[in-house]
Amino acid sequence: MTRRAKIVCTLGPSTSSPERIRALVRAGMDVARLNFSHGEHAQHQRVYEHVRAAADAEGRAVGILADLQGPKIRLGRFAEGPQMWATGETVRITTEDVAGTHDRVSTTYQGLADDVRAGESLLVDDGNVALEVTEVEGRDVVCRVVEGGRVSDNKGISLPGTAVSVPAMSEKDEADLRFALGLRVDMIALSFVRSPADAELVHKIMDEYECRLPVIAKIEKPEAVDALEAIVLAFDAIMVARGDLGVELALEDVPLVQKRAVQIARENAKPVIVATQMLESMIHNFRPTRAEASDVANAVLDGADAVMLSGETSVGDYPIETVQTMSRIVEAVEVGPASVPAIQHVPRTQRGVVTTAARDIGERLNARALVAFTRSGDTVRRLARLHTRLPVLAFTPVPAIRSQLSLSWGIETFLVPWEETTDAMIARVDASILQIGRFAPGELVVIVAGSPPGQAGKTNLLRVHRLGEDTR
Ligand SMILES: Nc1ncnc2c1ncn2[C@@H]1O[C@H](COP(=O)(O)OP(=O)(O)OP(=O)(O)O)[C@@H](O)[C@H]1O
Ligand SMILES: CC(=O)C(=O)O
Ligand SMILES: [K+]
Ligand SMILES: [Mg+2]
Repeated sequence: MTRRAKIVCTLGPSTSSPERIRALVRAGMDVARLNFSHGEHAQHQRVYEHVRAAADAEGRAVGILADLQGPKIRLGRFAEGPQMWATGETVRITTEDVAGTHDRVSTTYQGLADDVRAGESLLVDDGNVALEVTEVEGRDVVCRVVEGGRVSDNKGISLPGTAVSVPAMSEKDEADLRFALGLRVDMIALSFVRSPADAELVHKIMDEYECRLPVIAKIEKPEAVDALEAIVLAFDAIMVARGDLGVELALEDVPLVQKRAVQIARENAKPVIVATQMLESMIHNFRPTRAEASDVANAVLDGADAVMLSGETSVGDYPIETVQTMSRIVEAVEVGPASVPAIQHVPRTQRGVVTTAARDIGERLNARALVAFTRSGDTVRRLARLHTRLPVLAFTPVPAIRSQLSLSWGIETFLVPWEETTDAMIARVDASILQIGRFAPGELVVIVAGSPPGQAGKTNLLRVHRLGEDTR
């Protein structure tokens, strides 16, 4: 059996060439993440085109995710490259637009000097460097370095314990979103989501383009953890963004937040990505630590749809090997005896009931696959959350849905022409499955779909079907 949990790869300087991107696709990248916290639009556009070309050349569905920076407070640029801030030194972070030096560097957040007080702590680069505010002098925040380390352009600054007043989408985020919609990416991620209402800001801009793409809420603020279920309902998917989560919250809270977030997402049939530092040591090493291998395995066992690579593939020395390694770890867990937790509620929606029944029938009859014909992808997401051992084949006439389903656990998606009638649809699915070559005439599959095919949102057909059999 092939790998079921999906792999998201952040693209960056290590993986910008057409050859590297093609190799990533071959190694198993299911979703490419364009991180709008870094890089220029022109770079993202080139990478976008390389991903589409590589996916076509390899005949694989690869989704493209645009990750918006969101209201993250960042350092500006250093005129002379990365700097070492030694413990005990004094450094200044200013809201003036200056070329950064060792002693004084700008920040993207104009309100910083107003929001912080002496004695508060600032954490740079996911907590790798810790500062304590000693005083605020006009537009400069004067800090003592408490934990020294290396700092460089655009590194993030967290203010644990300070409720900052930044808006959910900056001007840059809006411009990046418009650019990403123009590129025709497949999904958008919004960073530092604090409230379910944050989704509306993204939707409003999408509506100008008449283009509603799935929006992923990145869970990385205490406010989001507190409103988890409402955020899952308001968004189309979530990402457990453990990098910022681990500095915004106590580090030791991250593992249980991860488990709770994964389960809530699954109960609501929304895809969930577990992200950050999964194989971190592979940025510079050929092999991961055993702890990292276990982390990937445990995210799969929690029931994540996808696991994500960040620096490992964007700036790492072994991007292709990292994807291969992650893929092997996932496969090893999936063939093993351990299983993910069951869905805890009994589904009551028509789609929920029909898809659960399809799973039960398919597993008990030892069918070869569950098959869905879908226009919105929702039926398929309800099958995905069940984590059945049976292959799940999704057929859709909508190319964008095929790309979106690249994020959902265990789903293989195929494009088929639109069919007007139920009979024609079943005949089409039948022929397509036989064409794949893995299944033989006479084998059993369970089909779910809406009938007649025109009505979106109506999953009402469940059919036990022998491949090759005339259905009329
Ligand atoms: N396109 C790029 N150009 C220059 N440096 C980059 C680029 N992409 C990533 N980097 C560097 O590599 C590091 C890891 O990249 P990645 O995109 O995985 O960031 P991240 O940690 O997920 O996100 P963020 O920096 O937004 O918190 C970044 O912090 C940055 O220093
Ligand atoms: C992915 C991300 O933004 C984080 O882990 O913080
Ligand atoms: K980002
Ligand atoms: Mg983050």
